[in-house]
Formats: sequence, C-alpha cells, structure tokens
Amino acid sequence: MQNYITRGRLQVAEQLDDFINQKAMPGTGVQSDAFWQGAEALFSEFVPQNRALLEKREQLQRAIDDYHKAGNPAFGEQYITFLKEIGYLVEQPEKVQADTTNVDAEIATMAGPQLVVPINNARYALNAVNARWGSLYDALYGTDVISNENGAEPGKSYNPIRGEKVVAKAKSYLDSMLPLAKGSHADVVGYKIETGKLAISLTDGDITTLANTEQWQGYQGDITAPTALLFVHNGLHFEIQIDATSPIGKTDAAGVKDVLIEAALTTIMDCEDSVAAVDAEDKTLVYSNWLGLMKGSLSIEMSKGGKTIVRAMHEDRVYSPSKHVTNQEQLSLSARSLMFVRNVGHLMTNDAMLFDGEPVPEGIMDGLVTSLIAKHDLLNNSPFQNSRHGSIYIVKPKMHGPEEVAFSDALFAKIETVINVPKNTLKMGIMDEERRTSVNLDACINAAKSRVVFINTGFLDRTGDEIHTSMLAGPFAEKATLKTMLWIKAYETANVAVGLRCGLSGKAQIGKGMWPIPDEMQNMMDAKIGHPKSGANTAWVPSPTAATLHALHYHDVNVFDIQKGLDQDFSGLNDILTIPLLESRDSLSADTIQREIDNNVQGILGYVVRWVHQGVGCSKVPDINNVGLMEDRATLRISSQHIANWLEHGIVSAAQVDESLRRMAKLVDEQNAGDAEYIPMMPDLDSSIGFLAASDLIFKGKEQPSGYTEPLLHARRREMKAKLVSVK
Ligand SMILES: CC(=O)SCCNC(=O)CCNC(=O)[C@H](O)C(C)(C)COP(=O)(O)OP(=O)(O)OC[C@H]1O[C@@H](n2cnc3c(N)ncnc32)[C@H](O)[C@@H]1OP(=O)(O)O
Ligand SMILES: O=CC(=O)O
Ligand SMILES: [Mg+2]
Repeated sequence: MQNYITRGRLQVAEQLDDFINQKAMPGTGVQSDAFWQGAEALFSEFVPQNRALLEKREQLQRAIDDYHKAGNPAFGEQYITFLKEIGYLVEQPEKVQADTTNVDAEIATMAGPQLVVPINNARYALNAVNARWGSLYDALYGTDVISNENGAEPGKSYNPIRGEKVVAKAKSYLDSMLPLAKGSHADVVGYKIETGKLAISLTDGDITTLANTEQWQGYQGDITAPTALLFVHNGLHFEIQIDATSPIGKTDAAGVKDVLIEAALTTIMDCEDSVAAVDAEDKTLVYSNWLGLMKGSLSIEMSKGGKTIVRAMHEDRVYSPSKHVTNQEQLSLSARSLMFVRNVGHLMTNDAMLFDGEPVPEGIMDGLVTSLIAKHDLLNNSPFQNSRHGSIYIVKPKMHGPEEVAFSDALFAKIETVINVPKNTLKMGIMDEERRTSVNLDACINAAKSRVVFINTGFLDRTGDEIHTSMLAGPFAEKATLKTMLWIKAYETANVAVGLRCGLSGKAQIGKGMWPIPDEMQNMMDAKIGHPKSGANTAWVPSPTAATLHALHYHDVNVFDIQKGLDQDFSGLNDILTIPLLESRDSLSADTIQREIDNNVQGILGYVVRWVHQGVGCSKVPDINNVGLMEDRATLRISSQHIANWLEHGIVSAAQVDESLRRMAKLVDEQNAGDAEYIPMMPDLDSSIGFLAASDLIFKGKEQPSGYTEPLLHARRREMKAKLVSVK
C-alpha cells in the first residue's frame, strides 16, 4: 500500500514527498508551502487541459479510421482536404521567427553529437555527462572502424598491429582537421612550443607549423615539454596528448599517446523512452539522479577491469592559452556535456502523485519536479555549471501538433512562477516525432517560439505513429523498407527546411535521430555523415564511443555553411502524407512474412521481458541475424504496430503470430542465459508476465492510444513488481 501525504488537493507518495521536501527543495529558495500551493494550482489548471488534448487525439484517430474504412483515397487532394476539415492539418502561420534567448553555445552555435542516456542508470548517466571529450584512439581501437584484417584483431591484450592501424587512421584525421604547412602528422617527430609558436619537426629534418596557426589554442604541462596541445576546428576542440613514457607514446616518434576530441556537446538525460519508471519508487530514483547531476554530487563506486573506481562528474579542462586566444592566464573548457532532461509526454499518468484522488499526468509532474531540481544549477549550488546562461533545457517528446506544444509552453510558464525563475528560463526541445507535428511544424515552433531550442526528427516514434495513424489504410511495407520510402525522406528534409525558415540556425539545434545499432560503428560512420550534410547541427548517438566517432563528421562538414545553401521553402507535404503501404501483397513470399514476423517478435520479446521483469528500459537485443539492436519504447512501438497492422489486413494470422511468440520466447530465454538477473519466460508462458505483456502489445496494438506501448508496459511492470514483493 502506498502512503500519501496530503498537500491540498494533491496527495504525494511519501517517498517522493520526502525527496522533494528534504532533498530537492532546500537551497532553491522555494518554500515548501508556496511550492505545494503552486503545484496544486498548476494541476488544477492543466489536468483538464491535458485530458482534453488526449481526447482530441482519439477523436481525430476515429475520424481517420472512419475515412479509411469507407474506402476513401489515402492520398492526394481529397485526403488533404479531409485532414484540414477535421483539424489534423492546420493553417500554417505566415512567417514564424523563433526568438529564444540565453541559449548556450553548445546548442546555438556549435555543431556536434548528442548523446541520450537512461537517467535511472547512474553509471551510464555519469559516463554520458563526461562524454564531452573522448579518446579517439580508444574509439577506433574498440570498434569495427578498424578492420580485423591482417592480424589486427582486438584480442585479449593490446595488439600492436591494431594499434598501428589506429594511429595511422587518427593521424589521417589530424591531417584534415589540422593541416600542417608542410607534410603529414604521420611524419612528425616532435611538437614543440618555441617563442610562443608551434614548431613541428618532421622526419626529413624540416621544421614546419600549422597551415592555419590560429587553430592552436593552448597547452597543458610545461611550455618546454607540453603534455597536451589544444586546437580548434569547426568550433570543436581537440588535443594532441604527448607522453613519451606511456605505453603508446613510447612507440610514437613524437611521443603522441592519444588524440582527445570534443565529442558529446550535449546529452539528453532521459526520463522517457529509455527508462522503466512506473511508480513513486522509480520516479524518485529518476529525480534523485537528476538532482545529483544538477548539484554535481552524483557519484558511484563501480568495479571495472578488476578494479574498484569511483565515477563522478569531470572537472573543467584547464590550459595555458596561446597568445592569439586570450591574454588571461588560463583557458578553461567544459569537460561535461551540456545536459537536457527529457520529460515524458502528455499521455501517461502516474500515481506517485494524486490530484483529486486520481493519478496525475506524469508530464506535468516531470515538468514541475525536474525544473525545481534544475534551479540548483541556476543558483550555482554545484561545483559545476550546466547552463552558463541561466537556462533549463527540457525535451518534450510525443507532442501531437501545435495545440499540444502551446499547452507545454503555458505549462512551462506556470512552472516558472511556481519555482520563481524568470519567464522563458525553461527551454523546450520539440521532438518532431508524431505525424501531426511534422505536418504542422511551423505552427508548432510558433507555439513555443521563445523557448524552442531544438526540433529533432525522432524517426523511430515517427514510424510508429505513421503505422498507427493509417492502420486501416492498408498493409504497410516491410519494416526495413519503411525507412527508405518517400514519406521519411520528405519528413527529414522538411524538418531542416522548417527549422531554417523559422530562424533556428544560431539559436537552436536542428537535430537528427538515433543510430540504433550500437556495435556497427563503421556503418554508422558511413550513414551518419548524412546528418551534418543535411544541415542538422546535431544527431543522436547511443554511447560515448559513438559520440567520439560521430564528432569526426562535424570536422568533415561545416554544418553552418551547409545550412546557408539549403532550400528553406521546401514543404514536401504531399510526400510526407504518402502512406508507406505495401505495393503488392503478392510480392511477399510465405518465407518473407515468417521472417518478418519472427524478427519483430524476437525484438519485442527480447526488449519487453527485461523491461517488465527487470525494469530495464533500454536494451541491446540481438535480431534474427544476431546483430545487437538498441531497443527502446519507440522501436517497440514500431514492431508491435507493424504486426498489429499485418494482422488487421490478414497478411498473418493470430495463430501464426502466437506460434512465433512461443518459439521465440524459448530463444530469447536462451540468449539471456548468461545474465544472472534475468527472469525467464519459460516454461509456463501463459503465466509469464513478460510474455503476456509482449503478446498484449501485439494483439491489443490496434486499440492502444496512438499505438503507444506505455500503458501496457506500465501495467505489466507494476504487476511484476507486486509479484516480486509478494514472493520476498
Ligand atoms: C527512440 C529513442 O528515444 S532513442 C533514445 C533512447 N535510447 C537511448 O537512450 C540509448 C542509450 N544507450 C543505451 O542505453 C546503451 O548504449 C544500450 C542499451 C543501447 C547498450 O548498452 P550495453 O549493452 O550495456 O552497452 P555495452 O555493454 O556495449 O557498453 C556498456 C558501456 O558503455 C557505456 N554506455 C553505453 N551506453 C551509454 C550511454 N548512452 N551513455 C553513457 N554511457 C553509455 C556504459 O557506461 C558502459 O561503460 P562502463 O562499463 O564504463 O560504465
Ligand atoms: O525519440 C526518438 C525517436 O526516434 O522516437
Ligand atoms: Mg521518441
């Protein structure tokens, strides 16, 4: 039984109430009585509005379903007219100009990777905030960007053949990021500072310097024997690290031991799709990690490589600057990724708080509590600073259209009064990941034009919404084909164009989505160069290593130059609205269908069982070819909606899906056999809560609001938690 503390019309779970009053609030200048009175007023104003917005989603979906059921054309003029008539497609405002102020450089004027991390995993969250800088040597050595050919397998201990390949590759990157006036970094035998300038000795005895001497920013160590030289290119810093006594440095003619590069400029601390947080206990953990990050106090003891270490947030990096940079004694650069917090969307409620006896909309609670916590950063209650401009960065996911953005904008304004911070302190990252947002993006930006700090194409949720919205229009193309079709290309292009025409360049991020194959880094390198080339100044990566590698793309491409040459008037509406249906049912062989179902079912089970049984919100799950895929709630939405769609249109039968579920459950249990924490689904599948959750997600997929997976996942996780408590 949950104990609640009464706060006017609110009841707050005791554990959360204690956390807010005793940990989060002290030091914010916010008084308990005023806070809870403000919170009560906030919920009373916004709960009914939240409900009405959800009802509007349902109403539109019913109208769209009826339209398709009646056999109307799912394209062209008639379709567009219909979408306008029902209020799905709204009149776009003429000229939208974002006027957000006090935005940190990492968001506004820099271009580089954005890391996303489940906030309830302190170990990963700390790793993420520290991923502002990454070792290029480690990133290359540890991934398939360096091939195993010719004896270069990673092996158990250091392989010098692989090491040589790493150094050669890193130096070729240096040649393009930091060209020398003469020769190559591969031929350098010494990097020295002489009379305030860089003197770079080459194997042929010549001494050269940088082609552009302004790139050199400073150094660490003694001026006569620097341990690090700092450079800048395309606004990103990097260091050549020198130590001729280190294991790597002693094999290098110039004593270079590593190249350290600025990597994850920003990180999204995720309370949403990568976490499983279903009750007061889980939400308190989420919020307390955020508090630790905002107060700079989060740390964990962990064992790694046989050693116990303490992981905490990194101190700034300090250099002696070169003369053309500043006359000051020291140059200090942030060693931490600038943090956003992703709140949940408008759909879910959570009984960590009750309002008039009902669980509150979780998004409202997240907004209030995460903002209160972030006030510590504004008041410098931390040895570190997140925003140097007094802003709190919140990502709002899964908003459908401009009314929902306007709701968040008004909510943020009210939260500002409750926690007593200036208007527009709370900034908004708008996920462009629902179809109604994509087709009304100018209006969405307009609805938060003084807060917007990013628009990001969350193509995974967007694909799930694509399927759900047009569930009754016909069977969809195979899952892998969906991401190559007209609609998605137009959506991606339009997002950048809208961002540019709304004045986001220089003020906000135009972002691209996640690389969901964490171990395929060479493929990421081939694919993700497309992001800066498309004019996006950030894109999501799943890990610090991926951030380090993806950072190289922003050296290859100057995004802000690209943005200047792009067509800002692109609309692509017809293409965006072209539903990616299967061209012909006959093109699908029985084998293809079986494979598609098995693959989807395996992904669903592999993810869901850990979510429901263990509370793990983001997993690497092997697909049918044994390739580990990042699975989160958005990828689950796609897989479950896809099967629901094929069931609806008779491409597969319920019996076939059920057979696949049972066969794959055995396989998934086997794949997890090495995990001591894993709770198997077998042998009694019909009473396995995880298995039943996966099955519901498919068979009840058509009825789920917008095809979201949260309602079923939360219910089953709560059931599992209750069961685990009862057997203790
Ligand atoms: C559609 C969307 O909403 S996408 C957004 C949601 N998705 C995400 O947030 C993805 C975040 N990524 C992850 O959670 C993980 O990378 C996974 C689940 C994909 C893979 O995790 P694992 O299988 O544990 O990774 P793996 O074993 O290869 O690596 C673990 C190491 O990498 C680090 N790591 C992995 N991912 C991250 C991350 N996102 N941030 C920080 N560190 C990370 C861990 O700290 C760990 O290092 P440590 O031992 O020094 O602590
Ligand atoms: O949140 C990201 C997505 O792709 O969905
Ligand atoms: Mg998403």
